[in-house]
Amino acid sequence: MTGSSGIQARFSCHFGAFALDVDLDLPGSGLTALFGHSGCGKTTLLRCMAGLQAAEGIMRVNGDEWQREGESGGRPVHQRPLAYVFQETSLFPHLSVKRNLMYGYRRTPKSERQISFDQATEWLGLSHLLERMPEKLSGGERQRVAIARALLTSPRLLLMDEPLSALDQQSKQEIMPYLEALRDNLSIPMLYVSHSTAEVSRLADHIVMMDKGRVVAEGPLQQIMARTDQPFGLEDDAGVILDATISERDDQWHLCRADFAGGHLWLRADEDLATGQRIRLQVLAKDISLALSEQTDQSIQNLLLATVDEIASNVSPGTSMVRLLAGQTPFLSRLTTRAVHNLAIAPGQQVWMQVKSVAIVD
Ligand SMILES: Nc1ncnc2c1ncn2[C@@H]1O[C@H](COP(=O)(O)OP(=O)(O)OP(=O)(O)O)[C@@H](O)[C@H]1O
Repeated sequence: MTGSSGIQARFSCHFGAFALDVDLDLPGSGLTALFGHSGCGKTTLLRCMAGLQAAEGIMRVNGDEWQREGESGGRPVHQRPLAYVFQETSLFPHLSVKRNLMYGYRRTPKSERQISFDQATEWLGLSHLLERMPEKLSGGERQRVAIARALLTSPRLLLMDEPLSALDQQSKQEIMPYLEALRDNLSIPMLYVSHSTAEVSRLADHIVMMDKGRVVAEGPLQQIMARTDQPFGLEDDAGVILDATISERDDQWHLCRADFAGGHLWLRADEDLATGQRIRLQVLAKDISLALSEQTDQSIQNLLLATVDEIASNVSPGTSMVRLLAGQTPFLSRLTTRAVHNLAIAPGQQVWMQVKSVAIVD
């Protein structure tokens, strides 16, 4: 064991023209998304971490050393306390859900069990499915069983490689709340490979963006999404993600108030939003306009005082991206370069953000 917490992953390897070369220091808990185009090396990185792909490097997970500097392989995969969930699950077809789940659980010595059978079945909503055979499960249910089975081996690291990509849109939506519950409750780190911005915005705490075998951006989701240079390449859909809590419902106007670290926003009060509930919000850059004074004689109700942090001019011809801070929370506003010029705004200046639209990420 070494003293450092978090995940240290440094690897280099190559196949023909493709080379992986990464040096990462990742959080020791929460969900880190590995994001990037097909072929950028996400799966290869996961395989290096798991010990399935030999590569020069270092791998440490919360102080446990799996591969030492100078080694090209390190501990073999069966000696690494990790679980791996793939796109296509491979449940034992002749065993019920319960017996599939018990398979890994029984093989983990009692003293090493971190997650109880009841806990895993509750988090993944499986209690009513325990007696079913795998052939009678939907794709989403099969994936939930696969994740629970992985957790019941009490891993120190959970690797998930595009676990939703074989599912249809509805099954993806259905499984999301279970993945959110894991993100919020599991104490072990999860690495989640995806090339879906919707999944990443909803689930990730931290992001690693890859391109051609290298890391091009890495950091907390909120910070990465709020970069003016948009490593996500989202252009029209550039925007920030906020974690917020519903603090009040206003039934007269059918609105509810969502508090975040730098202020609050009002949004439409859907039936299922309750006071105290935590939600994730998205505010698009194209939905924020700026004013030098508080404009109350107009229809936009969400007005936030913020400080200009950075201006990136002409991110595309005639368009500029302004990064703002409301408290410590970053926002982006996409304006015409002429508007930025006419307002004569500069970093450090206070302005009013007029937020035209706020969406719940789901
Ligand atoms: N065993 C191998 N032998 C030769 N080339 C390989 C091998 N494994 C991966 N590659 C190549 O390495 C590159 C990275 O592949 P990898 O599967 O890691 O990408 P990815 O980002 O996970 O892609 P996808 O999103 O399509 O799954 C690709 O060009 C792939 O063809």
